Order: sequence, then structure tokens, then C-alpha cells
Amino acid sequence: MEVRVENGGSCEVGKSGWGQSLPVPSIQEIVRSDFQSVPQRYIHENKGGPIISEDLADSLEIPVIDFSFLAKGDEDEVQKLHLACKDWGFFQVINHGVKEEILEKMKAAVAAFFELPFQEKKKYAKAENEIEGYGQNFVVSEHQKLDWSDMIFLFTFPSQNRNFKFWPLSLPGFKEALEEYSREMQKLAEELQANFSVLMGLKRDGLKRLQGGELKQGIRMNYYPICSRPDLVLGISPHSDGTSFTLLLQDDDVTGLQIKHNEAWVPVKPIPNSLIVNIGDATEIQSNGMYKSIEHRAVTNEKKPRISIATFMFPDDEQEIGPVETMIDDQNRPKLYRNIKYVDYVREKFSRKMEGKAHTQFAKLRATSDH
Ligand SMILES: O=C(O)CCC(=O)C(=O)O
Ligand SMILES: [Fe+2]
Repeated sequence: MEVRVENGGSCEVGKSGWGQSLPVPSIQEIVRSDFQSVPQRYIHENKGGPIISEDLADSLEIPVIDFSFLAKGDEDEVQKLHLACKDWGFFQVINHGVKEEILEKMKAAVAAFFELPFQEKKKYAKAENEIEGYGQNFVVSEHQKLDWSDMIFLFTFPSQNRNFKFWPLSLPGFKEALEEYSREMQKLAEELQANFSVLMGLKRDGLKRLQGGELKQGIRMNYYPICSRPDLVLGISPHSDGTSFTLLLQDDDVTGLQIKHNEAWVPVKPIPNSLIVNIGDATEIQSNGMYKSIEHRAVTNEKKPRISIATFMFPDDEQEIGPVETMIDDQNRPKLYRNIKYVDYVREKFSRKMEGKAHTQFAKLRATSDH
């Protein structure tokens, strides 16, 4: 069925510097229009893998890490973190010290952005060759299945990387909320990175020193409108994050995130005011495969739209990433990944995606040594 969207509800998707871009309609606009059935391009026939029911998932909840213990250097909590990263690649963080008010302000700012009229949001649209701005997921072919979500992505740290032409500055409170929130995420990320360093046999500042400074930060705000047939569509298709790690804030009352665990999709039930952390590809590589960058996806629902805010922490483009020496043992843990400059890693990950290959398995495909 041809869907006509009023006000030209489509947006040029950024090329991200790695390939063609195609105009894709805003799903929010499609939902607002009077559409009759789910457009074919959004129907994912094979969603892959069984889903663990929500009841069963209760007994299979992802690990919960108490950040206040971690920050005190509590040995048991550090051990829990190790197991969480190794067995799940995902965990929820409670007692993280970020004021509830800051989280709520951030969620409200994102909701207010997506409530703006399409013509207004379009002012912040991704441009060609840019990864930043408002748009839809990375689209490279007419035949590619589309996700049931719109998003805006902004670089937030270091602060000189902020590109305000993509920030909705006329939206009251947005800039303040994002600045405050991103500062808090940077602090949390620093403590997490220090813990990952220790777990990898380095000093607390080991990973930071390796990359010659703080991790970079970009925030992706996702909006998943309701869908009359959530069984047919995906909010975000399965992927792993090409980050060092990601901190996710989401609506407290709508379950949407699912993670791959033992070949099944496990829904992650949000704990109010907590944050979800997942290991990204760069940490999987640096830990020489000890910690896992897990495939995840988001589903939609019939009753409530959902917002999620993903804070991506990632190395500098020029940093070479590879297994750290302390994680390699020629006898028991030989080097599983070859070293690669981060920017080249990201490029290869996306070019695999463009070729329709399983980019999510990319980190594992690098399982060859330098020589
Ligand atoms: O919305 C979610 O729960 C997941 C978002 C996500 O995976 C991403 O933005 O990379
Ligand atoms: Fe993700």
C-alpha cells in the first residue's frame, strides 16, 4: 500500500560519510496520517529467535549493579560487574547518584522535541555526510526494511564537538536539560571505565591513558510511536553498539528493549530511575572477548509510544583499538582480534551493514591475529 504523508513527511538520511543515503519517511508522520495497514517496508518477516515471555523473563533478569558500592571499590560489586559484562554484556545500574529531576527533565525535553510539528523538527534534519541530526535509521537501499522509530543524534562531549545547528535551541529547556544530563553521564562513564580498567588488569586510569583522554560522547534520542501490529515491526532492528559502552535511559513503564541471551530475546523490564549499561564492540575487543557486545533490539507496542535515550561512549577516531596486553595469554587466551584504528573499525562495521551482512557479528569476525 502506498502511504501518502501530508507535509512531505520525509527526511534525507545522512550518509554518515560511508555511503548513499535515501529519503525515508518519518514514522511519526505515518502514524499521524490515516494509514490503513502497516506499510510493507516496515514488516520484518523473520524476526529471528524465540522470545522469552515476560513471566519467564522475570526469573531471568539482567544483573543489577549498585553504583554506590562500585564507586566505593566494593570487591563483591566489582565481581558482580565482571560477571555481568562476561555473561550478559548488559546490566542495570541503581544508586547511580544522578538526581531523578535531571533524568525527568531530560525525558521531558526529548518528549517535547518529538511533539514538535514535523516542519519544525525538519530544521534539524541530518544533512548529507553528517551523522548528527534528526532523521531515521541508517538507510541504504530501497529494499531495506525500515524501523518503527525516529531519532535525533547529537555529539555532546568533548563540548567543543557540539554542533548547535542540530540542537533545537528554540525549544525551552532542551539545551539545559541535555547539557546537564550529558555531564552526569560523562561522570558515570568515567567511573565505569575506571572499573573496566581494573577488571582488565590495568590501573584505574589504564583505559583512559590508552586513548589519551576522556571518552567521547554522543546521545541518540529514540522515539517509538505506537503500532497497531507490534508483531510485524521492529522499533530498532538487531544490532550491537559500535561503542566502548552505552548508557540507556528509558521510559519506566514501557518495556521495549530486548537482548539476545542464550539465543533467545529477553525483554528488559526497566527499574524506575535506573540506567541500563551495555558493553560495546570496542570493549569486547579491548577485553579480548572476555566482555561481550551483545545484540539487542527494541519492539513497539499498541498502547504507548516509548522514548529511549542512548548515551554512546566511544574512543577517539584516531585511537587504535585492540586487545589490551593484560588480557592476552598465549597459552590460555590467545589474541582474538587484530588492532584497528577506531574510525576504520566503524567504517567497516557500516560497510558490512550496507552490504546487508551481519554487522552485529563484526567484532567476532575480526577474530584473526595481526600476523
Ligand atoms: O530503545 C532501546 O531500548 C534501544 C536503543 C538502542 O539500542 C540504540 O539506540 O542503540
Ligand atoms: Fe543499541
